Order: sequence, then C-alpha cells, then structure tokens
Amino acid sequence: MSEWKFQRDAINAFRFVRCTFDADTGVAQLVYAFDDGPELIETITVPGAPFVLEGERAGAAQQALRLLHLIAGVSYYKAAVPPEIRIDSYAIDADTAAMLETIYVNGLGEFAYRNGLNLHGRIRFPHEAVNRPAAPALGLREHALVAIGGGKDSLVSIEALRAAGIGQTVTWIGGSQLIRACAERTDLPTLNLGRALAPQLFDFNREGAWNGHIPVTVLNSAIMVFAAVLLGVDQVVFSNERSASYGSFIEGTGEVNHQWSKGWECERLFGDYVQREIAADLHYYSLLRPLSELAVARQFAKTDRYDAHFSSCNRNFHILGERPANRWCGVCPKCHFVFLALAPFMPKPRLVGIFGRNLLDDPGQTAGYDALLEYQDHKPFECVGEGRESRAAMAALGDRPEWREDALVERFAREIRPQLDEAELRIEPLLVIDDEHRIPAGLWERLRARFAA
Ligand SMILES: CC(=O)N[C@H]1[C@@H](OP(=O)(O)OP(=O)(O)OC[C@H]2O[C@@H](n3ccc(=O)[nH]c3=O)[C@H](O)[C@@H]2O)O[C@H](CO)[C@@H](O)[C@@H]1O[C@H](C)C(=O)N[C@@H](C)C(=O)N[C@@H](CCC(=O)O)C(=O)O
Ligand SMILES: Nc1ncnc2c1ncn2[C@@H]1O[C@H](COP(=O)(O)OP(=O)(O)OP(=O)(O)O)[C@@H](O)[C@H]1O
Repeated sequence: MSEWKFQRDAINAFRFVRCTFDADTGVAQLVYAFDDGPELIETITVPGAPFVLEGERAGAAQQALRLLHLIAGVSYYKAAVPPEIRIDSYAIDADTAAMLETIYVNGLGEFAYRNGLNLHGRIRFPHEAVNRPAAPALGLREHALVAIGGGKDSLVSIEALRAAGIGQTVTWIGGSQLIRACAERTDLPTLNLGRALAPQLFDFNREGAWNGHIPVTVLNSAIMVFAAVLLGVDQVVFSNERSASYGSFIEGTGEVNHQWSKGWECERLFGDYVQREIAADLHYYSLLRPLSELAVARQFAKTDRYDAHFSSCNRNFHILGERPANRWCGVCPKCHFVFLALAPFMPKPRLVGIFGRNLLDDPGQTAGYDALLEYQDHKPFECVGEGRESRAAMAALGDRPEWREDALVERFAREIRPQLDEAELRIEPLLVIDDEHRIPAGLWERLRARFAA
C-alpha cells in the first residue's frame, strides 16, 4: 500500500469502501479508494450527539448515510474517472444506480465539457435485486432545516418561512464565517454541519487528477437529509430558483448546465427518492423553484436587513485560498449578475452601497456583461440567471434616468438592443410565478400571494 502512487490513467476502479456513523459523537465517515490505494475518508459532523436511533429511525439513518456516501463519492471519482465503479460493503438496486448515473453524468457535465471527456455510457453503478419495502413514515416533527449559502436566495426563503410561521433552523455546511454572520443575522436557531474532504484529494489535484465542478448542491442536500433524519424533522428546504434549470448553450456541444444539481430534474429525482427510500414524511423541496432569478431579486430587495452581511460572490467560499476583501470581488459573473438583477428593484444608492461600486458604469466589465447577455459569448458557467433575464433587466435600466447614462447600460441601448425583439425585453412576464415545484400544498397556499406581490 505504501508504494501506491496516484497515476490517473492507470487506475481501474473507484471503490465505495464503507460508510459509518458514530451516534455518540455525531461523526460520519465516508470511505472511498482507487484500486488498492489508500482509504480516502471524508468526514461529516452533525452537532447534537449523542443521537438515539432505534427501529425505523435507525433504518432511515442508514439509508440516508448510504445515499450521502454514494453522492459524495463524486468529488473523488472525478479525480480519475476510471472505467469501473465498485461498492464493497452494501448493495444498491437498479433504480438507485440509475439515479446516481443521472446525477454523476449531468452533475459532472461542465467538468466533462471543460476536460474534453465524454461521460455518457461511461458511468455504471453496479446493482442487484434488493428487496426493500417502501420507506415508512417516521412521525417526524414539523420543522424545517433551511439551507443557507450566504447569498440572497436562501435569505428570501428564510424570510418567507418566517412570514408563513414555519419553525426553522438555519443550517449550513462548512466553516464559512460569512455564512455564519448571515445565519446569526436571521435571529433564528442555527446549525453548522461539519464537512472535511479527504486530504489526499488535494495531493491528487497536484499530481494531475482531473478537476472541475461537481454537483455541490445535491451533495449538500444529501448531508442535510441525513441530518434531518438524525434530528427527527420533516423538511429540508433549499432555495434553488427556476432559472437554475437552464444551462449555457455552447455552439457545437449543446446545453451544459453548471448548476444542474440546482435544477428541477435533480430536485424531483432526489426528493422523490428520499420519500420512497428514506422516510415517507421527509419533504425535500426548493422554496424558490416557482421563481425566476429576477423574481427572487425583487423579493430580496424588499428588506435591507441583510445588506451589510450577505454575498453571492462564490470567491468567498473557497476551502483554501484568498477571499475578496469586501465580500464582493466585483469582477466575477455572480457579482455582475446579482448587481444587474437587483438594479431594477432597488434604489441605486442602496445597491452601489452594497457592492461599494457601480459595476454598470465600468467599461472594464463589458466582456463579463456580454456573456450574461449571451451577446457574442455564452452564458457563464456560474449560478446566474438566463440570458433573457439579463437582457430584460438591462432594457429596464435603459428606460430609467438614473441608470441610462451608465457606460454598460448606454452601450446596451446603442449597440445590442436594436438587434433584439422588444417584445422579449419585458420584465413582467419573467416575474410570473410557476406551478412546477415540490413545495407542500398548504405552505404554498400561504406563500403564493407573497411571491406574486
Ligand atoms: C468556492 C468555489 O467556487 N469553488 C469551486 C472551485 O474550487 P477551487 O479549486 O477554486 O477551490 P475550493 O472550493 O477551495 O476547492 C478545492 C478543491 O477541492 C475539490 N472539491 C471541493 C469541494 C467539493 O465539494 N468537492 C471537491 O472535489 C476540488 O478538487 C477543488 O479544486 O473550482 C472547482 C472546480 O471547478 C469547483 O468544483 C469548486 O466549487 C465548489 C464545489 C463549490 O462549493 N462551489 C459552489 C460555490 C458553487 O459553485 N455553487 C454552485 C451551485 C451549483 C451546483 O450545485 O453545482 C453555484 O453557485 O453556481
Ligand atoms: N455551505 C452551504 N451549506 C448549506 N447550504 C448551502 C451552502 N452553500 C449553498 N447552499 C445552498 O445551496 C443552494 C444554492 O446556493 P446559492 O449560492 O444559489 O444560494 P444563495 O447563497 O442563497 O444565493 P445566491 O444565489 O445569491 O448566492 C441554496 O439553497 C443555498 O442555501
């Protein structure tokens, strides 16, 4: 074993070795390996131990842990993308294998495109006939674990749940101080789940591993579903908007969606699986699924409670490395998009105050905005709205005296808008609420009017 060296192209198999949970400490270990190489151990820590798990709750916790093991494996599998996948310590059925293949192939879509790999037909999870009855209802108490990511979306959900009178615990994974500050600002109960990647992954990256984006939202979802079973609560709430279901259109390739695991296909697949295989009364849903990015931005603008705390700039969230000095780097696609999406709904001084500068009056940002507008470029691989949302927001600003002379708004009006169909530049149709979602019916009845206003 000590002789083993990471040689990406010589690896034959990726192994799901085992997953364990110590109810006395709240620590789960997710163990993987390549061939007969060293064990790669990812650790998840759930505060609140010791946990008492008996009977059907214990069975549900084991199912949730296995689902997490299988999904979290994507971080390591991607390092070598070997021809074979093995599961050493338990068996999965054909439906589970099919779901995992869908998550891996689509969730690694951007990774595959950027690395010139074709994963279709290459990712095969071994499966056998497994006789398991549908998951029982566990009698979970009515309470929501709400994911918070430090950006505007989860804060919109948290305020909507508060208004609807749903008991919630604001929950995040990892050690981000920015997320902690936002969570504390909610004045609600909080829960910070620990996650440590296997340290060897960083060595493998230096030694030539394949690297690229992984479907982090479904992975965070699996962590929170596991925590919900341990804590005995019946809802796991994310804040993935409708626009996340649409990717970037690449000429000659087709659609590649950076945020596939925030999209509707993934939510439906994962949420149905949780109810069928883990607990019939555990509801996983995205509260913002019926809303476009612009509709979410409009909701966010209604309160200034988080202006001095939130950030959507992903540069804040690296495990290693530098973070922007003032929460908004101002040059990445998320900064560009969030500034543009909020601008139609916020007084200009407030928005410029949040970012510390006016991104739309900076000609240096032209290429970034062109990509968002899908003008001579494709939509960036980031969590940003659809091209038609960016174009509609820019057109709306062009009609407003306080914005229309800013460099990029003026350029849009002069150079890009004349090439577009005016009927497709209206904001109102993009703010319409959709009916495709998994939000429990009673809650949605209480929230629909709020989101429509
Ligand atoms: C913070 C960030 O954007 N990270 C992406 C970046 O990673 P980078 O190498 O620059 O730094 P680290 O995040 O510190 O990661 C170090 C290495 O660790 C591996 N890794 C990390 C997390 C993980 O869950 N699995 C891993 O394997 C990986 O090898 C890293 O190199 O670039 C990476 C490659 O493109 C991205 O994979 C990193 O993205 C993180 C997984 C991440 O958390 N990103 C979110 C901020 C994010 O992109 N959210 C999406 C949600 C969409 C979705 O569900 O896919 C979004 O906002 O659009
Ligand atoms: N570290 C984390 N722990 C738990 N959930 C997270 C974490 N990071 C992101 N999420 C959740 O994943 C989903 C997608 O993240 P996303 O970044 O789009 O949302 P956000 O941070 O709320 O808003 P924004 O789009 O403005 O960044 C959200 O539900 C968010 O709460």
